[in-house]
Amino acid sequence: MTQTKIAVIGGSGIYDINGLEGAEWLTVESPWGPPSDAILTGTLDGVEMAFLPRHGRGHVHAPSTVPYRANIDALKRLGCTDVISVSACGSFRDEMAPGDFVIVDQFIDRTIAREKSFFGTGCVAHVSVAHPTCPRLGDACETAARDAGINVHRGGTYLAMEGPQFSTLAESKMYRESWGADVIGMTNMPEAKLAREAELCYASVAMITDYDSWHPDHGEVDVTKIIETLMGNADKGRQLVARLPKLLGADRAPCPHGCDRALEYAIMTQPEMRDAALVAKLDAVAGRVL
Ligand SMILES: CSC[C@H]1O[C@H](OP(=O)(O)O)[C@H](O)[C@@H]1O
Ligand SMILES: Nc1ncnc2[nH]cnc12
Repeated sequence: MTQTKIAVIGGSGIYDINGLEGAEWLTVESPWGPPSDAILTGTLDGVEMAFLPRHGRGHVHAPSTVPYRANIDALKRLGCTDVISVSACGSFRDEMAPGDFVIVDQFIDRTIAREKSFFGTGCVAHVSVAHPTCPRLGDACETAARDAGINVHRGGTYLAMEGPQFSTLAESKMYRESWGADVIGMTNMPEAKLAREAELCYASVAMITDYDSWHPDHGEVDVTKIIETLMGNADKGRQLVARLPKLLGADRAPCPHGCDRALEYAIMTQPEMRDAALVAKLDAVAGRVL
């Protein structure tokens, strides 16, 4: 049986977590470049944890320049089995109000300027992301949120935009009315795709900060208002995270949804045709199947 190691990627407003036993910030080297920051490791309720601030402490990295590949590789290299993303998001639904949390289960990827795969020329792979989030982790996040008294919605489609500017009114209306998106953010893609390539279970908790710009009663989105809501959300986000170790447990059976076996039949390039340098970089992410 594998040991659970829960990675938490903290978004805007969450730059650390409290209560870890043996807490230590570790600098992890990755062949994909430096991760966003050092990684805070320790144990909580007997379960190993790793926390990575997505934008770095002090909010250094923009959504387009977060080193997504290095982050996922570093978490995999540390032995993490599960990744929980906690992100600030706008809402396209009246009932998903600022202060509420949404356990995202689908994505529409509108990002255009990011490296989206660990694979490429010399080692080609195609994984399925039809179901990009892990329902088992989603269950744990939902229970943790309810136990923490958070108003939580199970299921929602996250529109990942490039940013850094917020959407135009026309885009906001289109994402909501024609595309059926429920929440919007700038960072969960390609993160979720890369987690799948690295055979890590991934769940995304959207902490609603605003109604983007479509809502007739709320005007346009503005970062000052977002930051006010973000502070309360961040406390709730930490309470949710603190409940996860007990819910997930230290012993981890294989994922019933197959997230941890995503690469089983994904690599197309014949072994003798593979690029040695790329294969070497893939040691942590794909070592199991290479
Ligand atoms: C602070 S508003 C915009 C910013 O916040 C979100 O970041 P994260 O997903 O890391 O919480 C959003 O995606 C934007 O990057
Ligand atoms: N309205 C919004 N659009 C994109 N990212 C966000 N993060 C928080 N609110 C957002």
